[in-house]
Amino acid sequence: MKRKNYISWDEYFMGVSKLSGMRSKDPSTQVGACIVSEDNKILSMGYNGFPAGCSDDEFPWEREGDIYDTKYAYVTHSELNAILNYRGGSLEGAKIYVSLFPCNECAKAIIQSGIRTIVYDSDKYADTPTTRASKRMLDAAGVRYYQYQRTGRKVELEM
Ligand SMILES: Nc1ccn([C@H]2C[C@H](O)[C@@H](COP(=O)(O)O)O2)c(=O)n1
Ligand SMILES: [Zn+2]
Repeated sequence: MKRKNYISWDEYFMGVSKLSGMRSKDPSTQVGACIVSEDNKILSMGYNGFPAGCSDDEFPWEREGDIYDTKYAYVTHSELNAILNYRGGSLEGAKIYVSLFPCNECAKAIIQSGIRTIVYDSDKYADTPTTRASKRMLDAAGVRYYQYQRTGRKVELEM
C-alpha cells in the first residue's frame, strides 16, 4: 500500500519557493518564487537579489533614505528573476508559487509572460498602492490568484 503522508503539490511547490527565498541576502524580507508548468513540472526558480555583477557587499540593503542609497533602486524581485531565469521558451499557461504577493511591476511581467495562476503565501503589503495596482491588473488580465492554505506541516532538512 502506498504511503499516505506525502506532501501535496501546493506544499511541494510552496516549499521549493521558500527554500529558494532562503538564498536571499535581503535582511528584512526574503522572497522565493517557483514557476511550474500546467502538468506540475518545475520550470524555473528565483529569489530577490541584486543583478549579476552588483555585489551584495557593495550595493545598499537599506530601506530608507534617498532611493539611490536604498535596495529598492537595485533589487530584482524573486518573480522577475524566476521569469528571467527561464531558458525554455514560453511560460504560457504556467503557475507561479511565490512567498509574497507580487508587486505591480512583477504583475506586469507575470501577465506578459503568459503565467495564468499565482499561488502566494504572505500578503503583508495588501494595503499598499502597489499591491492594489497589482491586483487591479491581474483581475483585468484574468490571471487567477489564490492564497496558499498553510497545513501546519513542519519540513525539516538535515544538511
Ligand atoms: N513580491 C515581491 C515583493 C517584494 N520583493 C522583494 C523586494 C525587496 O527585496 C523585498 C521587500 O523588502 P521590504 O520592503 O519588505 O524591506 O522583497 C520580491 O522579491 N517580491
Ligand atoms: Zn515585484
